Amino acid sequence: MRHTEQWLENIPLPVVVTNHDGVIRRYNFRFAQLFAKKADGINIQELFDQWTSYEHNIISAQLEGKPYALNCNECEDDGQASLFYVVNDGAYIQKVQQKIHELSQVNQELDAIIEDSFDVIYITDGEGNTLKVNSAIETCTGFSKENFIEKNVRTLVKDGYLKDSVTLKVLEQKQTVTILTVNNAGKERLSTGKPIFNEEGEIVRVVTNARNFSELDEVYQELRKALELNNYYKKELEKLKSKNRRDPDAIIKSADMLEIFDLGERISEVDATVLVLGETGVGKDVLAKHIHRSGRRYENGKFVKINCGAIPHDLLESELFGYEAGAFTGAKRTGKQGMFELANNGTLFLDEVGDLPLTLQVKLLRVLQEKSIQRVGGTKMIDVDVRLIAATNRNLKQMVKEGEFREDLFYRLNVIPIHIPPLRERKEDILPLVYHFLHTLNTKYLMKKEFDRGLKEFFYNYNWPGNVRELSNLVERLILMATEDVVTVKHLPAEYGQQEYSEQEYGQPIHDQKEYDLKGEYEKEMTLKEAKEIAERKVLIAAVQRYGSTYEIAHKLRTSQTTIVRKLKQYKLHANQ
Ligand SMILES: Nc1ncnc2c1ncn2[C@@H]1O[C@H](COP(=O)(O)OP(=O)(O)OP(=O)(O)O)[C@@H](O)[C@H]1O
Repeated sequence: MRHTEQWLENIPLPVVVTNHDGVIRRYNFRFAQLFAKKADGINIQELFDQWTSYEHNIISAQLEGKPYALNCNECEDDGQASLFYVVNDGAYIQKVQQKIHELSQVNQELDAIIEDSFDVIYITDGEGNTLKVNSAIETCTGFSKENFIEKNVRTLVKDGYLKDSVTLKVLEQKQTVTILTVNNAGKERLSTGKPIFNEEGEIVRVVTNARNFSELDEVYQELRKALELNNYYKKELEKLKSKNRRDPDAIIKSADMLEIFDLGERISEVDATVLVLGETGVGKDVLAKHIHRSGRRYENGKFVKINCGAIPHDLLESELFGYEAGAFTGAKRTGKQGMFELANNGTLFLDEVGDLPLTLQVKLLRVLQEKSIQRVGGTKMIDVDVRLIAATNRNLKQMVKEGEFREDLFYRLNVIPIHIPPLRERKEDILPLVYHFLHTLNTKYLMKKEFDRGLKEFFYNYNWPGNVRELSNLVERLILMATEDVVTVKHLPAEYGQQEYSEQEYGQPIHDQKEYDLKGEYEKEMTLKEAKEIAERKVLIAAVQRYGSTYEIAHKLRTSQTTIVRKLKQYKLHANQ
């Protein structure tokens, strides 16, 4: 055995010598044992099933599923430049390889995360040399990312790429630093740099995060817009829902009324007091109910109505606020809830609020301010959550001037004033109302009555002092009184006249009931008392037709309700209510 072979055999690992191209020249016994075939003259790579070269002359190879790690060094063999391979078990190398692979994947993921960040992420070593930076630096500084990679922050500041460097401050102060910077474009950025120390307490990395406030603000604005849109859709949905709740019997066709009812929907969710103004019978009640139905109070509480003009003054307080047991003679033993309590979480509709006596006006004001009531004869305060809608056909401002209505209460009620115009000022509503009542009443009375064109014209042209209430009453009267199926002007009750009225005359209905036919009366010879009676009767007939209650007539005619009741009896007249 030659000296070299002997030397190879002495090595306790498989070894092989190849020429520079990898062709095997000689090997030891341990190497020979690895292969079934003879290795002489074969290229070493062909002996293995897999062959991968790495840096530092390391080769990872595989043979029949077993991993090997080969270490390659240059040597001289018989005076020829050769390669000397030592073959090791590759299991360890394979593990290291696996780890390297895993680490490089993690590294890639980390790079992707850093790159995708909305904030600038900037990492340097302990000297301030840039190791990593993401593309957000470009929008932040206006310079491309390549200008930063591997550069030292001191150079970057000197060359004007960075205005202010939080990394430098961290390196100087050896602690976390936060600064607010403004870039060339005037955008504000909050930068926080954090040092990472090694075991010796030296800084090995500085990781900086910079957040663009202006962009954040833009994102916030976008979010706000999206939320607003969301809210808008929610409200529209609510509106649609509340539209479904609309009273199908409320006929709203004119532009004025559509706007008023729309406003009613819009204010349905706020609790401000609404003051509904308008002549008698225009639909103040209908609007109040509509406001209640459109909002959440419809689901949570009741709509309670109290007509301040129809209830005797001495009963009104206990009706409104309730009473405790034994509060007065005739009071229930259990006591009684008032309208405020009944309307808790709902809506209280105070109709004819102008008829509220001054003493109760003070109490109402207190309830509105304190949101709690005290029952008559009671001592404890009861909390109430009530939305108040008040209505009147009286001129409250004038009443305030004349000392009949408290100014403070007026302002408290008048938070959202809504005036409903009389029917004569919204004629587009007249015929739809006529058709509506005609249809409803035909169904109710199992009839098939129709109005002819002349009658419809009358309806359209008449000035309706009693507004919708008067219109609906007249439709009902006509349906019930007319014997024919087609109802015409000749069926109109006497007080509406049957002669050919001009449009102007419709506006001033003539009351030619036989009993009260006043035409030409004044031409007769008569006493002053008789003339006064005729005039009084005439005024009363008109008032009865126009106004709903004796209280209202009394108010309009500036006299007491008892006088009105007496006079109506005297002239054999009846009020509508
Ligand atoms: N738009 C409408 N559609 C259908 N019916 C209506 C409409 N407006 C009013 N009415 C009817 O007319 C009548 C009078 O309406 P409402 O009681 O709401 O009037 P008001 O203004 O409150 O009257 P008052 O001042 O006398 O209390 C009621 O029967 C009501 O149902």
